[in-house]
Amino acid sequence: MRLPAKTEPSSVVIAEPLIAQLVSTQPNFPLALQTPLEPTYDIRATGKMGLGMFAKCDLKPGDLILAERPALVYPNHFTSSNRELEAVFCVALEDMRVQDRIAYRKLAMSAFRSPTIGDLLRIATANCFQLPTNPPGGPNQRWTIGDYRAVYLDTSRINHSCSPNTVADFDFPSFSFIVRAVREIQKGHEITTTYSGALSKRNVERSLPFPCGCSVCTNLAALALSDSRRVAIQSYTPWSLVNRLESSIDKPDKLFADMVLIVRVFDDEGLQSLASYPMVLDLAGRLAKMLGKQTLADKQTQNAEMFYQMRPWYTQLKKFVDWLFGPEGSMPDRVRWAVSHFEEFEYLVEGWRN
Ligand SMILES: C[S@@+](CC[C@H](N)C(=O)[O-])C[C@H]1O[C@@H](n2cnc3c(N)ncnc32)[C@H](O)[C@@H]1O
Repeated sequence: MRLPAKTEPSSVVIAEPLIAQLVSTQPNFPLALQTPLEPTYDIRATGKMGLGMFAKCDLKPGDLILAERPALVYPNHFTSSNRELEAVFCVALEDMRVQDRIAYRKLAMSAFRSPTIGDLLRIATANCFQLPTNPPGGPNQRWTIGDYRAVYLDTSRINHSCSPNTVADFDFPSFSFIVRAVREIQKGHEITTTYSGALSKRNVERSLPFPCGCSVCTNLAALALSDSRRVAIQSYTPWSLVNRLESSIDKPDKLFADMVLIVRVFDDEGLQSLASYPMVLDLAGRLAKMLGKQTLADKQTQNAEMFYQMRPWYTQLKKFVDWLFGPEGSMPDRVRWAVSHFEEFEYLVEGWRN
C-alpha cells in the first residue's frame, strides 16, 4: 500500500488488508502534515551514539519539533533471515519516493559499503520506532493482526534517553509521527525520546538492545539519587494519586503540599513525559484554587492544560479530573466513589492504553 501521495512525502506500508483499509478509509485521509513555525532541528554526529537530532533553536514545552511520515512501515515479525519477506521489502524500497530511497540507501551506506536488501532490512530493524497499538477509530479498536514498525529518515535519528525531553505519538489521521518538547531545550542541545515508554526504572536495567549511554545512566555520581526518585515516581500512577486524595481528603493543604512535592520530583528527574505528570499538575492547580491560592492555581492549571493538549489520549485524564472536582463541594464524595470503583476508573482513565 502506498500512502499518501500528492505534494507531501508518502509512505510505503506493508500491512494486512484489514489494517490497510482501516487506515486509508479514515475521513479526509490523510490530513495535512503539521509544520513547525521555523526549522527546529539538525541531524549530526553525537560523538558516542552515532547520529542524533539537535535543537536548531530554543524550544519550550509544547513546541512542535516535527511531524514526519514514515518512509516505510512493516510488520514486527519481519526479520532479515526471512527470504520471502526480504523480497517484499525489496519491492517496498523500489516503491519509495526517489529522494527517500536515496536518503535511505545513503543511511545504509554509512554502515555497509554496498548494502544488500538484507543489510537494509537490518538497518531498518535497528532504526525503527514501534507504532502504538491504538488504531484509528478509537482506543477500543485494536491492531488485531500483529504490530508494526516504522522507519523514518529524520525521526529515526532521535536517540533514547531515560529523561527524554520530548513526547512522541503516531497520529493516524495525518499518518505521521509527531514529536513535541516537554521541557525547555536550548539551541544546540540534543533532542531525545524514550524507546521503552516505562521510565520508572533507568533503561540500563531494562531491555534495551544496547548499553544505555544517556545522561542519566552515565552520571554515576547521581545514580543512587536518580534510582530513589524513580522508585517514588513509579508509585505515582493516576490510580495511586486518586487514593492519595482519598487518604487525606479533609486536609487539602497537606494534599496541595504533596502534589507540589511530586511535581518537583518529576521535574528533578526529567520525567515530564510520563502520563501522571499532567494529572499531578492539574491536581496541584485544583487544590491551590480550593485553598484560595489563585496565582499558583492559575499557573499550575495553565501548565496542566498545555500538557493535556500535547497528546490526544490525555483528554481522558483531563475529563476524569474535571469530573472529580465537579460542582463546588462534590470532590470528597466523588473521590470516595472513585476509589471504590477501580474497574470503572481503569476503563475511563487507563482504557487508552489497552
Ligand atoms: C533509532 S537509532 C537512533 C539514531 C542513531 N544514533 C543513528 O546513528 O542513526 C537507534 C540506535 O542509536 C543508538 N542509541 C540510541 N540511543 C542510545 C543510547 N541512549 N545509548 C546508546 N546508544 C544509543 C543505538 O545504536 C541504537 O540502536
